[in-house]
Amino acid sequence: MIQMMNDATSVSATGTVLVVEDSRSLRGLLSAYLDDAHGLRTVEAGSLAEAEAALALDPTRFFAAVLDLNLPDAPEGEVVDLVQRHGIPVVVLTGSLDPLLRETMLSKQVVDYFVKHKRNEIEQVAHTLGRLWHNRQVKVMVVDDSPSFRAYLQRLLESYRYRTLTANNGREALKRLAEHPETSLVITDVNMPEMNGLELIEAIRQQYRREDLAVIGMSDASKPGLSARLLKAGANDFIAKPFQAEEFFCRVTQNTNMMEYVRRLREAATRDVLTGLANRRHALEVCEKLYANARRGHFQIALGMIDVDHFKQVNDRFGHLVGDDALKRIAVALSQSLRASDLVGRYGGEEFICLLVIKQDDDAELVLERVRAAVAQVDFEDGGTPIPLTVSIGFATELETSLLQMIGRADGAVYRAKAEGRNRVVRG
Ligand SMILES: Nc1nc2c(ncn2[C@@H]2O[C@H](COP(=O)(O)OP(=O)(O)OP(=O)(O)O)[C@@H](O)[C@H]2O)c(=O)[nH]1
Repeated sequence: MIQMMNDATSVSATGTVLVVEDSRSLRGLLSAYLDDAHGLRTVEAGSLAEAEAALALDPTRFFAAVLDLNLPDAPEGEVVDLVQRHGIPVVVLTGSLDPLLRETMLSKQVVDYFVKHKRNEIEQVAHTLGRLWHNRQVKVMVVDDSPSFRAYLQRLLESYRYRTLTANNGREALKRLAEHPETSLVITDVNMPEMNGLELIEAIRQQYRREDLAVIGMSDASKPGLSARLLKAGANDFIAKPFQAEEFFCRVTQNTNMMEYVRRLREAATRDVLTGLANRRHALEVCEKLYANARRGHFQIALGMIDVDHFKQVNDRFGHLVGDDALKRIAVALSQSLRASDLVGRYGGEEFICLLVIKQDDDAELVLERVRAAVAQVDFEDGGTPIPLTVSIGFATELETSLLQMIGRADGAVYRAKAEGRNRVVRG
C-alpha cells in the first residue's frame, strides 16, 4: 500500500508562528528576528491564557510555535500540551533544561529545545523555524514493509512539516519515485520482500546522483557490517535501529540541508543574479545542446539576440538602480512571452539571448514580434515619469556551421534593426 500524506492543504499557508513567552522584550526580539531573517509573521502571547485565546481564534494559521516552559499561569510546561493538541509543531525556549525536563520534552516529540541566554539562542530558534517553514516543500519517502513503523516515521517527519510518501518495498519505491521526481530524500529499511533496501539503493544510484536524491539506509545495530554495505551501495547516510527521534532528525536535517545547499549552488552557477534568467554560460550550454539536436534534424530552431534600446539614457537620466529595475521588468516580459521549452538568458549588460524551438521558419518572426511587443507594452515609470522600454531583435534560422556563427548572424541583424530605427525585429 502506498500513501501520500501531508499535502500542502493540511499545512498553514500563511507562515505565522505563535510565540508564547512572558518576557515582552524577548518576545519582541524573536518576532523581529523571525520577520527579518525569514519573513515569518508572529502572534505573541505572554501567558497560557493568552495562548489559549490566540488558538481559539484560529489555530490553523500557525505552522509552528515557540514556547516558554515557565509561564506565570503554567509553570510546568503545560503550554506544550495545549499547543500540541492542535497538531502544531513546538520549539521550546526555556530558562533551564535539566536532564529530566529534556527527557520529558523529547518524549512529547517537540521539534527542538533551546536554553535562553546562551549564545545565539534567538538565531538558532529562528533558524529552526525557517527550516520548518521550508520543509513544507521537501518531499521525503519512507520505505518499510512494516505498516506500524512506516506510520511512526511518517508521523515523526510530519511533526517537522516534511511532505511524505511511503512504499512498502524497493520496487514500489522506484515506481513512486518516477511519479514524484521532486522527492529529495529516501529513508529505507533493508529487509523487505520483492526488492530489499540494498537493491533499492543500487537501483536508485543507476538513475539519480547523490546530490539529486539523498538516501538514508536504516541498518541494524546488531549487524555491524551493514552500515558499510549501505554506504557502499550508494546511501548518503545510515541510521542504526533502534534509534532515538532526536538522532533521526539530526540525520534527516543534515541530508535535506545538504540537498538544499547543492540546489542553491547550482542556482547560483546557472542564474543571472539581477534578472533570475539563465546566465550567459548556462544559456550557451543549453543553446549548444538544442543546436546539436537541431543539427541532427530533431527539430528546427531560431536564435534571437535582443538588445535594449537607448538604455544608456535610462541609466543617465534615472540612475543605475532604475536601470536595474528596467532590466528586471524586461526579463519578466521576455520569459512571459516565450514558451517554457524556449531558452531565454541574459547574454551580458542590456543584451539577452533566446533560442526558440519552431515548427516552420515563418514562426520565428511571429514569436519574436510578440516578444518585441510585450517589452514595448511594459508599463515602467520613475516617480510618475513614464520610461518607455523597447528592444531591437535580430534573429537567424540558418544553422550555419556553429552556434557561435548563428549568434554572429543574429547579432549582425540587431545592428541593422538599430540602424533602421530600433524597436523592431530583423532577420539575419
Ligand atoms: N543599470 C544597469 N545598466 C547596465 C547594466 N549592464 C549594462 N548596462 C548599461 O547599458 C548601457 C548600454 O549602452 P549602449 O551600449 O551605449 O547602448 P544603448 O544606450 O542601449 O543604445 P542602443 O543599443 O544603440 O539603443 C550602458 O550604459 C551600460 O552601463 C546593468 O546590469 N544595469
